[in-house]
Parts: sequence; structure tokens; C-alpha cells
Amino acid sequence: MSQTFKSADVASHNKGDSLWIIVDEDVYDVTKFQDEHPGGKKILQRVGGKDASKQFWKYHNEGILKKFQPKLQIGSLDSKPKPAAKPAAPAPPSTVAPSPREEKFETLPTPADAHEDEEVQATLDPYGDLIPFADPSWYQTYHTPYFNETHAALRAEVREWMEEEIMANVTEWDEAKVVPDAIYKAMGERGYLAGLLGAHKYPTHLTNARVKSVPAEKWDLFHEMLLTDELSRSGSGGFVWNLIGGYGIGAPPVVKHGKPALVNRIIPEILAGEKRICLAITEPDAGSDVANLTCEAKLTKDGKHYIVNGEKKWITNGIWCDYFTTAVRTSDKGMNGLSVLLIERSMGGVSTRRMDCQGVWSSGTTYVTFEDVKVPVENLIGKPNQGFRVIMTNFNHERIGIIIQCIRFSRVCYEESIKYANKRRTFGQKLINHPVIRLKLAHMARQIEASYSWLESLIYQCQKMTDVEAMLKLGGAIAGLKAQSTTTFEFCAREASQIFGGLSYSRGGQGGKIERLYRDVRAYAIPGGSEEIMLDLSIRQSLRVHKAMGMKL
Ligand code: HEM
Repeated sequence: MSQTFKSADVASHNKGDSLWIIVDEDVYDVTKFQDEHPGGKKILQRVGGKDASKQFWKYHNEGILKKFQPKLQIGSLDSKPKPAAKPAAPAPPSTVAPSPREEKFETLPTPADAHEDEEVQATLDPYGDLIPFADPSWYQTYHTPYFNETHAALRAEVREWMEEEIMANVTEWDEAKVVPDAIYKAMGERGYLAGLLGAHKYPTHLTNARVKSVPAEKWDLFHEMLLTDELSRSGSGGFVWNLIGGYGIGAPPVVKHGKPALVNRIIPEILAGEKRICLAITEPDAGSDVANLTCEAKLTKDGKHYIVNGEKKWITNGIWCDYFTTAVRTSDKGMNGLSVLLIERSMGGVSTRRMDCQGVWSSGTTYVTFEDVKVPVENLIGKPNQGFRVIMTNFNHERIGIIIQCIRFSRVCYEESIKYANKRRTFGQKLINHPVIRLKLAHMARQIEASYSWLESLIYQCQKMTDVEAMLKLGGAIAGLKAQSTTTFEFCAREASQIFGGLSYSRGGQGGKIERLYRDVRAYAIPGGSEEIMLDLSIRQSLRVHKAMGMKL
């Protein structure tokens, strides 16, 4: 925005027929916009020709400016400092430029002997808004044994994308119940889909896409965790599930247990973001109780195909998917009669319809029917009647994804609340000065930090173990943390809602993220194993493992 104005130039545009306002030293022409302003036109006219920054920030959050700037901003005041030139390539993590709203931060001197201690890594530069507990502590100069410069570089890359192309649109997409295909495609091109496979190594053999800021050979599970975490800053389960809800649970079983010919045929296009895949397990009558699934697959007499008939319900992304990683019954022996088949929409007999749900609107929750779908035996994932094992191995990855999202959504609730509490005044005080509000924030923060520390430690264990070892040894703890993170999310959404009051009861606006997340809670507390099932499993499974280790009771 090259045009500059003096305050006096702006002052003359103070009537309905030519109405300009100033926000943060930028000049906006709201003449045409005033009639559509949701807050009314009179309120704009009252500040016509003036600096309306104070009033603007009282009623809006940052997203509004980002969204309307291209349309309404006509220039800046001559008093506004010129922005620093943007680096051409992503800045190395040690020189990540603070955003204009960031405060300058003086890094405390590090004890010289810290570098001699191998266990203590150098801290990374401060990043983000530096609100305590609103980001993981390693963003805020605290020591970390898990994250290094490659993680910091990925963080900068993803956050830049989110800020520039995603954040301002999330509400609109959620209301429209869809995310543009171009965003999913970008997930492929940016190498993010490949990085989210839950594999210990970046799958260079299946894709040419690379993550710009992280060399493929350095990719680890903490990069994957960070990627999901940063995507979740959107504050929309619908957005995150649209991008990774189906893919993140539908693709890994194929890559891990599918025949090489099948993997090589379908996975590259999926990783490129050109084709979509989902996981179809749950049925109208069987959720966590997977041993009772009834969708049947009968082998043809010539042994070359399965004929699949049955229904699947609450299938994330189903309406948009080309491929369905599907649990089917191939014999009547309970959990020993399940198999997993990769069903392709192009085979015919596959119908999908959108389900209207309480939350995660843009995720495409789907009811699927299979009618005499003829599936070649080459599409069997794993061995016949051993599908239960494939499904179980997948659950850890699914649950960890849910945990990461829930913890970040809890942080979003906390962050939005603490920002709002620092500007909203009641009874002559800012909300933050009321102890009852600080108590709410403290209860949110303690649960967020406890959950996140457990998450980091479990990711580290996963990084060190094989999938099978992790499935056996960590299944209990991961189930426990899933329940911990969903209850934390529910708590934070509720408390944030109390802090925002009516603003989180109506959709959109300042409390919009809270209203949406409050509706999204159940989409996390129920699927992937409900809280009740998770808590029970956490003890049962852990006891079983520790008995095998030689536990003495
Ligand atoms: C660039 C200028 C502005 C734009 C683009 C804008 C945009 C919007 C939008 C999109 C909303 C709907 C609620 C939301 O999504 O947050 C809104 C609501 C509102 N705006 Fe503005 N606005 C501008 C300036 C102002 C100014 C200067 C004032 C006050 C002097 C103001 C007062 C309000 C009020 C009171 C509401 C209703 C808030 C509520 O529902 O709680 N706006 N505005």
C-alpha cells in the first residue's frame, strides 16, 4: 500500500458520502462498506475522519483486518514507519523476524557451562506472541530435549502459510462446510501429506514432494507433531480434519500393510493431494466395538474378488474420497473374522452422503453404502481375517493426532481468553484483573501443560520404538492421554466460553473460535475411542504389558 496521507487529509473524509477511518496508522475507505458493516453504519460515521484504532480493537480481532485490508485499505499515515523488507527465502530459525505485533524480547544470558552438558540443548529464539502457556514452552526460550532448528524452521514455514492463506478464511469455510480443493492440493505439494504418514522416515520412495524447510533425512515424529499442532491453530476441527482427518488414518494402513503394487499405484497420487482416501470402520451399529462389525466381503468362487455389502457411518472426508480403507467381515469369528480392503469409488456400488453433525462442519462427515462392490483380492490390506491387527496398529496414530489437536485447541481457547481478558473491561476493571478470571486461566494452563508434557514424552517413546512395540507398550498410555486431552479441551472450551460470555454464544466475531470449538468437542471425545473406553483401556492395557514385564502386585 504505497499511498501516504497526513491526518488532516483523512479528517476531511468524515461524512457518509466519503468516509475514511484510521486503524493502527493505516487508512481505510469505508464509504461503500458502511452499509454492510455488521456493527452498523452510524458507529462508523461517528469515527469518520478520525483514528478509530481503540474502538476497532474493542470490537474485533486480528482476523477482520487481514480479511478486509485488501478491499478497504487505501494507504497509511505518513507517520507510520516503513515495514522492514521481507526475506526472500524462509528465514533460518535463529533470525525469524518477529511480527509487527510482537514485543522485542531480551534473551537472558545462558550460563556458559550449559553447552558442556549434552543433555541441555541450546534454547531456540523466542517465537510467536510470547503469552505464557499459549504456545509450547520451547517457543518461548525454555529448554527442550526434543526440538531443534529443523523444527523451528518448519514452524516458521507452516505458520507463515497459515497466517497468509488460511486463518482469515477458516470461519467462511466452516460455515460453507468445505475447504477449497486448492488447500488440500497445497498440502500435497508442500510435502505435508507425506510428512503426516506416521512413518519414522519421510517416504521419499513414494513422492517427489519435499518439505521446503526440513531435509527429508532429518524428518522425525516431532516434525509431524509440530505440523499438526500448527495446523490446529486454525481453531477449527473441521479444517484440520478436512485436510488430515481421512488421510491421516486411511493412508497409513495401506502404506504399512498393502501389497507393493497397490501402494505404488495409488499412494503417489494421494501424497500429491490429487486423490483422497479415508478410513471406513465405524458402522451404524458398531463403533469402538470393532469386533462386531457386519459389513461383509464374500470371496468369489474363483478367489479373485471380494463382493462387499454394508454400511459405514461417521466417515470423515467420505464424500470427497476416491479410496476407502475399509474394515470388512470375511468370517463369522468375531475379531478373528475381520479383514481390511482398499475399496475404490471407481469400482461402482459406492454411495456417499453428507451427514449433518454438531461440529467439525468442514470435515465432510459421511454415510457410506457399499452395494455389491467387486474388489480385487490384490486390494486386501494385510492378511485375510487378520484385519483386527491392522486396525489396532492404526489406532495409536489416530489417537495421537486427536491428542495433538485437542491440546492446541485448548491453547487456542486459553489464548483467545487471555487476549480478550486483557482488553474487555467490566466493573471498572479489565477482566484479567478479576481473580476469578485468572483462576479460570490458571486451571486451563495447568491442564494444557500437563497434557502437552505427556504428549512430548510419548512421541519420544514412539520415535524410539517400532510400530508393533509401540502398539503393545504405549497403547494404554496413549489411550489415557487421549481421555486427558479431550477432557482438557472440553474444560477449556467451557471456561473460555464463560469468559467470552454472549460473544461465544453467537457465531463468528470475536468469540467465533470459541463457539466453534465448543461445538467441535464431541467430535474428539467420542471417535477414535470414547473417553470411557479410553480410560478403561489405559489401565487394562498397561496392566497387561507390565504383567509381561514382570510386575509385582
Ligand atoms: C476497517 C474497518 C472495519 C471493518 C472491516 C469492520 C468489520 C466488522 C465485521 C466483519 C463485524 C462482524 C463481527 C466480527 O466478525 O467481528 C463487525 C462488527 C462490529 N463492528 Fe466493525 N468493522 C470496522 C470498523 C469498526 C469500527 C471503527 C467500529 C467502532 C467504532 C466498529 C464497531 C463494530 C461493532 C460494535 C460490531 C458488532 C460487534 C459484536 O457483534 O459484538 N467496527 N465489524
